[in-house]
Amino acid sequence: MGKGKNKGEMRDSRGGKSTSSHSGKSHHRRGEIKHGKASKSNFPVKLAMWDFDHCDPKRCSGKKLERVGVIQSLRVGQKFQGVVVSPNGKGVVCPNDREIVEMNGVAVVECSWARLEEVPFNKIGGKNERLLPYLVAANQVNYGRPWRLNCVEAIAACFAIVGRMDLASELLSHFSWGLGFLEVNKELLEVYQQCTDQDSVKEAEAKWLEKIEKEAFERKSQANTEDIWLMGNVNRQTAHPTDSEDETENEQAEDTAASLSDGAEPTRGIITASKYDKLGNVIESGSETSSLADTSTSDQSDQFNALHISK
Ligand SMILES: C[S@@+](CC[C@H](N)C(=O)[O-])C[C@H]1O[C@@H](n2cnc3c(N)ncnc32)[C@H](O)[C@@H]1O
Repeated sequence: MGKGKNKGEMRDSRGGKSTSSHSGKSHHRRGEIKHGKASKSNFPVKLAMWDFDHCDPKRCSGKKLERVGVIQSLRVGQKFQGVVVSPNGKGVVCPNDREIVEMNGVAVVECSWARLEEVPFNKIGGKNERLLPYLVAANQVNYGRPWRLNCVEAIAACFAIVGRMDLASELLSHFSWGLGFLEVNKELLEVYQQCTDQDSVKEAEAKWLEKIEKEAFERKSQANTEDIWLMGNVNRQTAHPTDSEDETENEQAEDTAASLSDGAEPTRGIITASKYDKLGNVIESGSETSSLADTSTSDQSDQFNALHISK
């Protein structure tokens, strides 16, 4: 365990010291004072988080949800009855989870992706721990990255998959970029909503990944074909062109450069050669090694598996 309020000695929601043996009840009473609101959260479904204070409070979506009074903090040692959306999940969120979500709520683990090994997963969680299937982040920190959602996106994704788009939108509306998450993932969320159990969600996810890999492959092949056209007549490359021919080829290259700088894919064509990952993202040279810290360029199955923390 690293630094943070959830490290043995607990702090209340205002940062004051308390003992780890204090009851959940007294903890909530402090929450009431802080927010000046009734003990009930002002959100229709119970939301909770274990907050390890790893993140910059200004950029932390969990902290913001706490500030607006829709989520409560849980202690280490406290379990949660609802769905716990967690990197420690073994199954995935599925539409069949709807009743658990509506009756008992959703919890997340507010921590840094880079410090997951410091989280005592055996002392938190509950009997309904779940991973999220493939979805893409729209938050400002990890925009475009698959699987690596922040807390509000993770909770909203859970609501969306179980068919409660109303709750997903309500929660995300506290963030300027929030509703973009539902837009970016619209088609895929609709696919998951058509599923029933965990197996059907996993199957839908596998089909989706196959589809986007195929599309990325086709884009890459198309880019290669375009490269050949952009090179002009390859049979004539060794010949010494006349002055006029030389000029024409230079003009073509300049046109291509201009169109590329005008919003076309910047790494295509004869200007630079690029590699693509399975999502069609351009892999910058020198960033080809995959790691948990950079899911955008690593193999998708590895990324998914990397979210499983072995106990
Ligand atoms: C690692 S924290 C990062 C929080 C971030 N600092 C923020 O501002 O919200 C994100 C949490 O959301 C949940 N989460 C996000 N993506 C997930 C996924 N693909 N599977 C399971 N849980 C996920 C987990 O509870 C995870 O611990």
